[in-house]
Amino acid sequence: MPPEQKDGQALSPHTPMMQQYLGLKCQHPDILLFYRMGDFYELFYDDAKKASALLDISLTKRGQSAGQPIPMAGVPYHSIEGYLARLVQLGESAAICEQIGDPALSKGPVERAVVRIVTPGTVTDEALLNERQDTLVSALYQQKGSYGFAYLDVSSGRFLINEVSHLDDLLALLQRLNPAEILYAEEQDWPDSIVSRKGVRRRPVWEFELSNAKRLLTQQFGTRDLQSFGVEQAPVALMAAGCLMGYVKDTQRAQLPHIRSIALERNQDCIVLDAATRRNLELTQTLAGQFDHTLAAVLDQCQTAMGSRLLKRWIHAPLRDQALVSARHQAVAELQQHHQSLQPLFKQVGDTERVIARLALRSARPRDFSRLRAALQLLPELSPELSPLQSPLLAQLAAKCQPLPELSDLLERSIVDTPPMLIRDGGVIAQGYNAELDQWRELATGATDYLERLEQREKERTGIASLKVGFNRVAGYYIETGRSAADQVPADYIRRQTLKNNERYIIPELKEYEDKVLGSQSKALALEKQLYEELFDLTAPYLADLQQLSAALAELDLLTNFAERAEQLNYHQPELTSEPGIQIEAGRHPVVEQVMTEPFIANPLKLSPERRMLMITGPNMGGKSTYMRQNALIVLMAYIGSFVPAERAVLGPVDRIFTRVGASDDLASGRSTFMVEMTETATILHHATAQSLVLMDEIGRGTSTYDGLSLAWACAEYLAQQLKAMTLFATHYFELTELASQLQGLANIHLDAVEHDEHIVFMHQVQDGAASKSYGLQVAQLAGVPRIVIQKAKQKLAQLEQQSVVSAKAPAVTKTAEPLQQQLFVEAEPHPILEQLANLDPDQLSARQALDLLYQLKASL
Ligand SMILES: Nc1ncnc2c1ncn2[C@@H]1O[C@H](COP(=O)(O)OP(=O)(O)OP(=O)(O)O)[C@@H](O)[C@H]1O
Repeated sequence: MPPEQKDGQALSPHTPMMQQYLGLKCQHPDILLFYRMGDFYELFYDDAKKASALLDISLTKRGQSAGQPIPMAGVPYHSIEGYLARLVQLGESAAICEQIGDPALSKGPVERAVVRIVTPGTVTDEALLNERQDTLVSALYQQKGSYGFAYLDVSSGRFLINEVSHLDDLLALLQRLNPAEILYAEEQDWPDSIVSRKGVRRRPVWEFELSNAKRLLTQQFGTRDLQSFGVEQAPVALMAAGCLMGYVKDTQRAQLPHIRSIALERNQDCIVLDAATRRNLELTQTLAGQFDHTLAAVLDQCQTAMGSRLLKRWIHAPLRDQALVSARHQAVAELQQHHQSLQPLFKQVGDTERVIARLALRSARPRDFSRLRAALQLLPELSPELSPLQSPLLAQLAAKCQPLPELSDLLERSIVDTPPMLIRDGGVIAQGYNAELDQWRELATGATDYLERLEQREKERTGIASLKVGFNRVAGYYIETGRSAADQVPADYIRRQTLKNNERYIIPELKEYEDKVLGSQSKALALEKQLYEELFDLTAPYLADLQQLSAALAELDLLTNFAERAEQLNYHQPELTSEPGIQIEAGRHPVVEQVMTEPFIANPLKLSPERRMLMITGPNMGGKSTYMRQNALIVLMAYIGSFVPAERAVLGPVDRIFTRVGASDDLASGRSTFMVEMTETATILHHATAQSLVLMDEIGRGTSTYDGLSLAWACAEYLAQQLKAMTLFATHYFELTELASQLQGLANIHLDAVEHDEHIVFMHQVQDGAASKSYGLQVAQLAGVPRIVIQKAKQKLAQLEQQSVVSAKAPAVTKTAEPLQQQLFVEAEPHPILEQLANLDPDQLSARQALDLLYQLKASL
């Protein structure tokens, strides 16, 4: 902050420039202010310190103001975009302040104003956006147990709200959408996992008032009320939407004609995926935070960036309505005959969605116009490819891809073939578009001819062979001769500049031309800029059609992509049925099969009301996790409209997919591994229904064996009996395989492995029944545990097996526990596992299983 003020008076006054700076800064107290000075953008005081740390630029001092040195950091004006890109990635915002006054007319510092505000969630500049990912700005509000959420994609105009009654559901929304910026009311409490995110901003509470929301939104959409949007039953979300609308208007400093509606997301339309499930299934990001090796990465061969973005939205929102999903499947099936001819066309379409948003915001660059033109020019070629398509969905989409000949013609006439990056230096508007512009340009370019003629003429007149006519920005046009020829120049030559070896002159005739030529260039440029601005007005009436066109092209691109993927990766069309259950023949894991060098072993799944829960056992590394996840992914893929990696899949209705897999600390929210595991389990037990697909992987692993086993047992029972959910339950607790004989609808399956000369070979094949062995030592050996430890473990195993054989002959299992307890708990209380062992029925328990149980107990200690 600037030096302290005393009683409102500065100790000594700030310099006029600093006064101007501070005046602007106080309008943008929370964000970095880039203040233009010559060829640099400078930051001062705290902004300078912060920017220097964030951007790794040097922190210096600039003179003094109010008796104190001014901390300063700066970046060259031509590289500002790169620095802004880094800042938005870090979740920071910036206000860009330019000189807007004329230096020649200014007495004090040149007048300056903030002309652009860049924030992580509202950027639309191509250079600052991730091409294949939505960039969203969002707002949260809570009231009386309801959580309102609004989000907007400024670069497409998509504006949605959602209202939920559980914080967990809100967290799932955040996980799904991953907004770049989140606004929340300053007086409200939100969990750390939200407020510690990047790009979080507090806003004054009044911005969330319902009246403010209704006023801003009706103003934006030009409607009397919000009834037609069906959003009024979500008042808390509307409050968030109001703040969001105000914020975006403020930062964009432009009309936002492409934001023409708002809609309420209906959570019941989609298969619910909670935050943990989205993470665990590695849909668009791996657990390590990468994009490679995600479902999205395997499925994405979209030709347009907007198709890729739509794919990610679909992956995160599988539909429940089987009719809608079947329509997509039907479209994909038909496109299998057409993808080869369609994909090259989509490739040329480009990212019209974002181009259109920049047109609406009047920030489009010349190349945006030429790209849109290229897309429009393609439509007459695309139409005949699309018109034979029969499926109702494709016909509907094709109808939205009708050519727009007038707009296409306008862009052909107005913009040169290959326009420059910026309008700044002109050369954008095509020859023949505007007669006045053509005249000024002729004059400007005709000057070159004149200069050559003048040079020739003057050479002859003066007899000076080295005479040249030249131009530079400072001196303007001049006639240059060597210094030695100075006495040969005619009397009408007026000296302009003396250089080391040359003299430069001007003559009245050349000066006259200079005025005219320079005038014509700037006149042409001014006119060109005006015509460019007018193009925004001329294209504005087409915005709605263009938005519809882009959406249709993105969806066609995505469906065609599904067709290509199906063929390339050997996926098949799933069948949807109203009968409950999931039947998969020869299913594969879409991601694992891509990264493996060996062939992937396909496996079936059969879940039905009579066979609701499968208890999955098998050795470590046997493929249990892969098998469970592949089934969840196959269901998810089917319900987004994709074909699936299986020979056949017949799927009944699914309302939710839950996963409790893997274990990780959630240090940000201060929860231990076990706490995370139990929170996720609790969510499942509260929400799962008979139509839910639940994956439980090694639940209970994070606590003592006895606690873990009891929890796993009780959860399995509850899921199978009370909730009747379709459950895949992987476990190393062999006791759980007993449940099959006690509960209806539960079956054991296992992943196969065989032992060969002390080595273990994983078959990765799902078989009926429980596994007989855990192969823990073999897997440990494979993992590189030192040989001496393995040998010791083998000796111990043999010893314990010996005891077990003796005790099995005895045959009470509890007897084996006795010496073990003595070994392990010399001074401890008797461990509760003993009670459990006592309660097990020895007739039902093989000696081997008893041993495994004991080893697990020992390992857990
Ligand atoms: N069906 C399959 N076909 C071929 N290889 C497979 C198959 N399933 C799994 N694998 C391979 O086996 C590895 C281990 O699989 P996975 O992690 O699913 O085992 P797991 O039984 O869950 O192990 P743990 O109990 O230790 O967690 C995978 O990384 C993959 O390379």
